Amino acid sequence: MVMVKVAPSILSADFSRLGDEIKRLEREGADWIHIDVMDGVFVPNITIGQSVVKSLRPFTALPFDVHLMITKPERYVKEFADAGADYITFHQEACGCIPSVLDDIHSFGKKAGLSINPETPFNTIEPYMDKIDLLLIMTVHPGFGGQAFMSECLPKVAEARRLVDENGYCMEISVDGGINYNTGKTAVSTGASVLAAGSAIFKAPDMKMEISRWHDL
Ligand SMILES: O=C(CO)[C@@H](O)[C@H](O)COP(=O)(O)O
Repeated sequence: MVMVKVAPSILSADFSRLGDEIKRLEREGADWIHIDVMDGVFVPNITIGQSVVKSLRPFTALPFDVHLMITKPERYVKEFADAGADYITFHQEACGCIPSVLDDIHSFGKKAGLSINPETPFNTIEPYMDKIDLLLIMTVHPGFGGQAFMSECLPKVAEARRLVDENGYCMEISVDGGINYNTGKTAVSTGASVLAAGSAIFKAPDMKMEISRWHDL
């Protein structure tokens, strides 16, 4: 059995000391650092850009799982690759040239991820399943932390897992939004291999213990 990866979202971190927060996540057992990049257009919130990602890179060797919630992500692949992203994930809904963006990400030696919003049907990303390294299934409407998990997104997780297992695709299935121990457990039993979570990790009374029990899901 493969261990679940825990990818804490620094959207819930203290932005005045992000470097320390990242070092803390590494100490407490995180597998990846999930970085939410929002442009105020694709989603109604603005967060961080490539220069912040670059300035955080020296704080850890953990993979940076950069989730681009921006329109026309093709404009910024090189910037985030140069900034030190390991996974660059963009949205199906934000991009009219998915195959070329996937190629672009791979050409920089990075892992390519594709994400879908709760209302987006699974069949819109199905043609790319053999070309992606990560499928990020949103389990809230993107833009903000602290929202409630949308269980209606779980059939997409199940469908993705079925296709991965049947075809032997080498990719991670991540869920993002409203993930806590209980919703994470449901998502993992449905087929997720990565749990991206902000509130539940940063608000946990004992972050190390919380991450550790998620590893056992
Ligand atoms: O991408 C997003 C929100 O758009 C997420 O990564 C949030 O950061 C998750 O926060 P919680 O729902 O876990 O608080």
